[in-house]
Amino acid sequence: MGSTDHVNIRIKAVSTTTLRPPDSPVPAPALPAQSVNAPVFVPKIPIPTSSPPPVSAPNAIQYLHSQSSSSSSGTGDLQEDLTAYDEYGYPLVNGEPHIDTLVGQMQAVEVNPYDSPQLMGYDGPDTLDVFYTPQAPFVRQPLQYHLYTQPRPDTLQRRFFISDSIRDDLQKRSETIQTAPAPGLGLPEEIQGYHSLIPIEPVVSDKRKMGTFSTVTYRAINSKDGLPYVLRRVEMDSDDSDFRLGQQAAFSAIEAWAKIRHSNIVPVREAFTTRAFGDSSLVVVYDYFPNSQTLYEAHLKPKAPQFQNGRLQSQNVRLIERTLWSYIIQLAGAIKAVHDAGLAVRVVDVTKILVTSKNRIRINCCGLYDVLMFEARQDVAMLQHEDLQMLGKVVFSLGCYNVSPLNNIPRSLETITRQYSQDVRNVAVYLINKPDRHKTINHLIEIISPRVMKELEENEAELMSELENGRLVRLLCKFGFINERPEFARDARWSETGDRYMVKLFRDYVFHQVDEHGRPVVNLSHVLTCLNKLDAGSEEKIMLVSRDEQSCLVVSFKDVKTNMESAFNDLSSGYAG
Ligand SMILES: Nc1ncnc2c1ncn2[C@@H]1O[C@H](COP(=O)(O)OP(=O)(O)OP(=O)(O)O)[C@@H](O)[C@H]1O
Repeated sequence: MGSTDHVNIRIKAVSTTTLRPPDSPVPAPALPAQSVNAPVFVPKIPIPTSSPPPVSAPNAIQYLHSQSSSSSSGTGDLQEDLTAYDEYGYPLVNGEPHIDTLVGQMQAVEVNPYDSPQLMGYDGPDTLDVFYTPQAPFVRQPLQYHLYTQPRPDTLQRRFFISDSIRDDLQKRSETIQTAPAPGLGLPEEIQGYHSLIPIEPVVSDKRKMGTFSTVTYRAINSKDGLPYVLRRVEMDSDDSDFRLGQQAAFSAIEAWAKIRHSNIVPVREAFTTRAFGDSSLVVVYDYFPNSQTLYEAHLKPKAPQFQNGRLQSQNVRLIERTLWSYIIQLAGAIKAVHDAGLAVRVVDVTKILVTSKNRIRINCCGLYDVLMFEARQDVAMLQHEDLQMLGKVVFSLGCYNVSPLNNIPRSLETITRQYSQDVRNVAVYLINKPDRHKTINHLIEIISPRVMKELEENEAELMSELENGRLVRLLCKFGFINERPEFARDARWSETGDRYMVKLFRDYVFHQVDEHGRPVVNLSHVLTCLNKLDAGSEEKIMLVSRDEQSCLVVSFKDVKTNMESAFNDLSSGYAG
């Protein structure tokens, strides 16, 4: 794939500017002017010009390419293209730009250029074309996550690196966090130190949520720490809010919530009232967990059936027992933390529990009811009993695949008994039973304790890989500190003698080996093996060869380790030559 191929591919995108209507805005050229003289790119693959097929990943490229080809056939089409070109183009849901839809679309057009043999190399249509078509809702280049890291030897993967799916997931989340707000959203520029507001979900104006209150969620950046947060805004009638929220005591619960830190609770940061939205709103600030879904969205929302093996099949799958137990344990842990703090959760509901990563859930919207229902002053013990009953409903919902499982309890029980073990049934029944003196969160945890131990064992494996590669990064840092220090460049005592010389040659041995044809050997297994033996101080001997190949040293990994430690100690104690 020569460099001219690159030019050919991109030239399609910029050549259309010659047909631009005189007063249209011109997108900044992607290439220097001289590239425009490069030969016109002619794709080798025949391109269909009929009406576009649905955008499934492999088809997307062909379809989008055909759009781009036909757009050069006349200025009319092109004008449409340019009018539709909006570098901040956010997808609209109910007329509102919507961050999660945007990110979803970004992921939808992510196409792995190497997946299809037809698309190998740069001769095929260019995925970048997507940004120059009228359909393109944004111009950012989709990231090819699989290209971020080199393939690793399979045998080493489990020990030293987190799995590719987790890495992909983390990269996508980080990308969501970086999404910039679109101009023209009509949102306040800044509220109480939060800026760059973007609605997280479509704003449905006529829907009442959180009981009788209407809530809208935004992602916003905090000016002090630069981190993203969720602002959950509750629109209130002016009289209502003045009356209810005028009392500072209504916010005291938020202070108590802000102190609770639990891995299964979305942390509450603060709450305030504002008129910045043109009305009287209460805003509660929570930590932001990019790309999370509610339990309802993840497991209960009906999914459109899809063709599989030639048959239309339902995409809704029953939650496996292991995951159901994991959820029960996490929720029980969260509720215990809240009850121990003398509070009640008040919203244990499938639409208010977030799945923030694989099988990790967190209770959301905590504290909101405490402010909104401040005057009701309900008995905490009673509210805590209700938490357990609400947890029971969640278990039934997930187990029966039904958002209202308690409308027909005998039938729901029958489903649970058929699908899950007796233990699940017992816990579900215990939770929805009427409150009694013994029914507390501590008692529930006693009942499920054997399952808790099992869950704990499973969580540690992934962490081990991080422990291992963290250890090796520390060794690499020491190499970095010791070798090639510019201030000692002329000091032969530093790099060409004793301890440091051996470390320098060892570094060559690990990273700079060449094969019999003089080609660099790039072998991650060799590097990891050497670093591990070095870390362990192995007695195994290796031969280090000087760069001029005139001398060699036979040393053990243990010798190198000792010398490296000594050189590093020299540095940290302020060696100055
Ligand atoms: N703290 C958060 N971090 C990241 N995303 C969040 C957070 N809180 C909510 N969201 C996102 O906002 C979306 C809407 O949340 P919300 O609590 O309003 O749920 P909902 O399904 O719309 O419930 P309701 O039926 O009450 O509207 C969720 O899908 C979730 O992805």
